Amino acid sequence: MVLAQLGGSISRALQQMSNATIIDEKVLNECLNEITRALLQSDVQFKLVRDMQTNIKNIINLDDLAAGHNKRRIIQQAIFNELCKMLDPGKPSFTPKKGKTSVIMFVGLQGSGKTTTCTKYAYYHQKKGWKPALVCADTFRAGAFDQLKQNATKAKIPFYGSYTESDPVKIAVDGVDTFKKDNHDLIIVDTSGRHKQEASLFEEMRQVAEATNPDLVVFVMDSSIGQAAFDQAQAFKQSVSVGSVIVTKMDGHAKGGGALSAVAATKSPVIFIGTGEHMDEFEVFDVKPFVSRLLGMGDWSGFMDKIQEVVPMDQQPELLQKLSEGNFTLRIMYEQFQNLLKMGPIGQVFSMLPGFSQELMPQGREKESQAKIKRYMTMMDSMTNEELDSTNPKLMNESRIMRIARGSGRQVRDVMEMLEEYKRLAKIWSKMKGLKIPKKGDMSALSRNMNAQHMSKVLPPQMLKQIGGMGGLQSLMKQMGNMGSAKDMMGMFGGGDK
Ligand SMILES: Nc1nc2c(ncn2[C@@H]2O[C@H](COP(=O)(O)OP(=O)(O)OP(=O)(O)O)[C@@H](O)[C@H]2O)c(=O)[nH]1
Repeated sequence: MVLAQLGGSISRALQQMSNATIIDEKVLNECLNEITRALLQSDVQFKLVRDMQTNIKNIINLDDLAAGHNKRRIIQQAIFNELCKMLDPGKPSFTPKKGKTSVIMFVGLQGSGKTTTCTKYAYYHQKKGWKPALVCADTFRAGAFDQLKQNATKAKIPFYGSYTESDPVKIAVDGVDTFKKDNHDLIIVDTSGRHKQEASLFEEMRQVAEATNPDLVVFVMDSSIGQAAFDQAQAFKQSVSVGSVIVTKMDGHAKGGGALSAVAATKSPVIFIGTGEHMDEFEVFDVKPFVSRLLGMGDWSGFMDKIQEVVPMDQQPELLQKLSEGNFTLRIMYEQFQNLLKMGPIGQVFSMLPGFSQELMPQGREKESQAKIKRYMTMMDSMTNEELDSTNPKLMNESRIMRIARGSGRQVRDVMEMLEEYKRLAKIWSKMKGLKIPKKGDMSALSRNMNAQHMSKVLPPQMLKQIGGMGGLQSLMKQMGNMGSAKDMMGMFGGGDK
């Protein structure tokens, strides 16, 4: 993840500081200098970093620290707050309302991912029941209309553009009018980009904005632009009234500090981030969970949201009931794997868990885990209903195993490995037997029933250690409050390390 390195460096600086026996001004300064260096190396603008350092120093009271309060937490909290402040301009962006027409204009340099992001934004809303439409007012880049058309067709989103008209203002106005008449509630206007900031680009943007009067102007920025981010974002803001920012390519290896700077420059919040080339690799951006993940503090709510998103509500109570009875079948494992794959890259999901920054979950491992799950699922596709629904471990005899191996084109030892994995998970789940399942699958009620004891039994030891043992887990559960369901935890094991 972009900024992962920054998160790792900050965590290390904090760790070093809390190892010191006495925290005096010198130790605190060393820690802050280390953090400053990390921020600068990640391309956060110098002035922002300096201000942040001053603010932290003003907030932290060394006497408090000396009195033996949890130093690491106090300082971590101060850094958390400052990073949040940097990313949160304090005023929310315009939010379109379903059923009421809004015009959203996208601006950004060429190659920033603007056209892709327009479609992602439309697709995201379409899935939630909106009626979006796309207007291609980019007449500068040959092929821009074709690209938008192709994306829109794939997502089944109406689009408007022209191969012959060269005036972007005219296209924008005609497109917006057409879709307003058709009662579309989200009209998205993609504008031209240029390789660099130029007067002609800004003039064109101004004219399109004046003619279409958008409710929101979204500035699209590539996360890898580095120190140039602040000036670029400011230049756009000075030409049109940018209301929010979308940062793209957050899946890459960029340092990403520019994104923090862009928010400061435009005084506009980041509303979404792009995490890949595909249409659904697009996430709502929330400051607190993001910073929490960055500092390796975890993001339970994001983790839970992801799971709630992919497991249909009506399946939840039934599944929970089965699990509480200890009936963990191969079919349940299959369904959980399906859910897990839907959640996206496993590392991304793991990075939402406390202590599991991307550094601890290297990229290579993710692909490996995902390939393993897919392999297991192919073998399970060759199983009969009886085998999938059975809770009798003796059922899987040699001849059945050989048949499954043949049917899926795998080796017998692969099938054995998959069955071992099933046994491992079934064992974990047997410990959850008897967990009180609330009626109607009320997740929050379930989480109240689940205590740290339950959790400690099912967490992989390495993870429990990361969290800080039983004590850490207890305080974490208290902090997180809404802990999510037993089934949710299951998702973690399927793709996790053994
Ligand atoms: N990895 C990754 N690639 C992305 C993301 N968003 C866009 N891209 C890719 O970035 C490249 C440029 O995206 P476009 O949407 O064509 O860029 P643009 O800003 O519209 O360019 P112009 O229309 O010329 O202004 C394409 O190859 C996209 O697939 C993202 O979040 N992650």
